[in-house]
This record gives sequence, C-alpha cells and structure tokens, in this order.
Amino acid sequence: MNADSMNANARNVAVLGEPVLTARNVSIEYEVDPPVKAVRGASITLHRGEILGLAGESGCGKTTLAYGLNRLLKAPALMTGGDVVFHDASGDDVDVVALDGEALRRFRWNKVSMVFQGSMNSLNPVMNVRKQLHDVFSTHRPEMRRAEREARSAELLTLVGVDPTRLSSFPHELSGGMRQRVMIAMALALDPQVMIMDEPTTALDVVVQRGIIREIMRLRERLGFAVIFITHDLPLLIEISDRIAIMLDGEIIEQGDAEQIYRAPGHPYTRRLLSSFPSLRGERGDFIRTGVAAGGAA
Ligand SMILES: Nc1ncnc2c1ncn2[C@@H]1O[C@H](COP(=O)(O)OP(=O)(O)OP(=O)(O)O)[C@@H](O)[C@H]1O
Repeated sequence: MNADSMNANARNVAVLGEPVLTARNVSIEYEVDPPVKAVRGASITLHRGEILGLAGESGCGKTTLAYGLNRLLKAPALMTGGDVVFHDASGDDVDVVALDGEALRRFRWNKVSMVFQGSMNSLNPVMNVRKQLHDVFSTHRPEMRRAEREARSAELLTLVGVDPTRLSSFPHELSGGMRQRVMIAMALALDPQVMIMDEPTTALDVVVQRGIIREIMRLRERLGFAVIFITHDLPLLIEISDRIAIMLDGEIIEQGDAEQIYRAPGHPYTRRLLSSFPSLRGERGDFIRTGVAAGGAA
C-alpha cells in the first residue's frame, strides 16, 4: 500500500465510525460425531464503507463465520449462540439471527451479498449472462421492466470491467476472470450495503487477481459498500484493508487497524502469521508497495 492510499484508508476509518454489521459472541458448530466447534464466541464490527480483512490459516473457521453472518449455514452447521445485527442505512436495526422466510430472502443479496470461494463455477452453464442477471431482478425487483433490467445488467457489467456485449455470452465463452467479474456484478446487482467476499480471486492467476481486486477497491470507493474480505493472502489483506481481524481455532484473537496489526501485532499468533510471509518486510520493514490500491486497469 502506498502512503497516499494508507492515508486515505486512515481517513476513511476516522470518518466511518458508524457500524453497518455487528456480530457478538457468535458460535457455530457442525453437528457431526464428534461435533466440530468451528466458530467460538466470535465478535466483529464492520463499519460503513470499510474493508475488514479476515485472516487465519485454513480450517480456522473463516468461511463458516461468513456464512453465519449472512444466514447461509446449512445442516449440519448450526449457530449455537450469539447475535448478528445489521444496521440499515434507513436507521433500522435488523436482528439477522431472527430473520426467516420472506424477510430472510429479502435481506440476503439486498442488504448483504456474498461472493463465494470458486463462485465463478456456479454460473449456470446453460444460461447466458443476460438471463442470469435478469433472473436476479425478476426475483428481487419484480416491478422492474424488461428495458430497465437490460439497462441495469449492461451497467453492472461495465462497472466490473466486462464489455456489455458479453450479456449474450454463455459461461464457457468467458475466461475465469470474466466469470468471477460477472459473479461480482451479480453480488452488486441490488446495491447491497455489505459484500462478503470469500477468497474471491484465489482460483485465478496473479495478474487477473490483481485486476479484480483493483476493481473491487474502485467500486467500493464509488458505491460505498462495506466489505468483509476473506483470504489466506495476508500481504494482500494488509494492503487493501482498513481493519483486519485475525482468526485462530474458531476465535477472533485480534482485531484492529491494518497498519496497527502490521506494525504492532498484539497476539503471538499474529506475529507468527506475519513472519510466515517474508515478502511483508521490505528493507525498511515498510509496507509492500504493489500498487493494488493505487489503480490502473487490469
Ligand atoms: N460440513 C462440515 N462438517 C463438519 N465439519 C466441517 C464442515 N465444514 C467445515 N467443517 C470444519 O469446520 C472448521 C472450519 O472450517 P472453515 O471452512 O470455516 O474454515 P476456513 O478458515 O474457511 O478454511 P479455508 O480457508 O480452508 O476455507 C474446520 O475444522 C472444518 O474441517
């Protein structure tokens, strides 16, 4: 991260203040034999417009927590305790754990959307991009007319850096990077206030990854949504996040400003995690400067 973007992030944190999603003491178990306590008393606060990075080694519970926050858990996973509250821009607080039926359906994707690990493979192979985007609107915005759906679909593709002529393409006609951009467009379709991104670029090559991350950063600046960004790539996380939460064995063991976590990690595990990425230390022990946050098209 360069000095300017670091300062911009610091400013964001300073003016953000207001939470958009608060999780307190969330516990999630897989009810198998023996049971797996995948998330244990996790508390996080996501502020309006910020990027909160969630880091930790494989199996520590990041994906399970993300699913819990968006009420996407399926058996044998069960949230055994805790509160999740969404603080809507309208001023209403939504008890996410209590939502069900129609209210839950309306909440998901409208308020909080998710880009899953490997989600580029979850596009329907026999439908073109237009139909898949239009379906989001027919389900969630039935009042939209066809011409509006078409215009919004084209606008969304443009936003994520895909030519709108691709609306007519089928998934197999797109590269992996393009498919992932289409998934991000779908997650953006209903203008959510929070996007949860679980390893959104891991399956892609590094150059394509960087392009997509840059696009996400730009979109966040422009549209103002908050992001929970999950990845194994701690250097990337330090570079793009305003704040970082570190997870170990189902617990959030440390949470703070990205710069603070980088410069003065409080927990021995965080120090170990940081030292496992030698690339994080330049000659002067400064932030790496790859320019992801700084811009330039992919
Ligand atoms: N369906 C399941 N049944 C039983 N245990 C599960 C199930 N899914 C996940 N787990 C366990 O829950 C724990 C947390 O898994 P989770 O996938 O949330 O971790 P993660 O940090 O996201 O890992 P990764 O980075 O590899 O995706 C792990 O011990 C995992 O083995």
